[in-house]
Amino acid sequence: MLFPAKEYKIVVVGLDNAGKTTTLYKLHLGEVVTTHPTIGSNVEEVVYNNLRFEVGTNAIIVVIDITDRARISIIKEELFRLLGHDELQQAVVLVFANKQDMKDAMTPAEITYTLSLHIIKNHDWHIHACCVLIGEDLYDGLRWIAQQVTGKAPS
Ligand SMILES: Nc1nc2c(ncn2[C@@H]2O[C@H](COP(=O)(O)OP(=O)(O)OP(=O)(O)O)[C@@H](O)[C@H]2O)c(=O)[nH]1
Ligand SMILES: [Mg+2]
Repeated sequence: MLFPAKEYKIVVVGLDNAGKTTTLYKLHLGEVVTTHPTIGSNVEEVVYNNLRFEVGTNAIIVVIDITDRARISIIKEELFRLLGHDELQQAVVLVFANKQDMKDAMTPAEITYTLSLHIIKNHDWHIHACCVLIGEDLYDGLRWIAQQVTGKAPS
């Protein structure tokens, strides 16, 4: 097989109302569905370019509602807590600065600063401005993860 399917594992985290469920649905189905607040966790599998992504430890996607200034410090703590986990030592970090369609929102630079992304030294990270409700730009983020993990994983 020229491009054997491989499995990579992703954790999607974010505060309530950030857009996690919408992200998963868009990646999976390519259409927007009405979401309810998630009780417990979503477990989804996404296939992209023959790479199979499922819940796990190769990458962390942090979904941020860029209008939610008041609570961004909570997600910063959560991110650094996750990065301390043994199982996530190899994980790359993709931050979705979501809800770009909204006015009066935090810029990617502001989010980078507030989350202290620059002090993350042991993980590759990337911030990606997006509107997961529209969804097209989601794949640019996934492409970044794919490049990072295939660069690292033994083939
Ligand atoms: N304007 C706008 N709204 C969005 C966007 N992405 C998601 N939303 C809306 O934000 C709300 C929350 O989205 P969800 O995907 O349910 O968020 P969640 O992170 O799964 O939330 P919980 O399950 O409560 O943790 C929904 O009403 C979405 O339609 C976006 O890019 N722009
Ligand atoms: Mg949800």
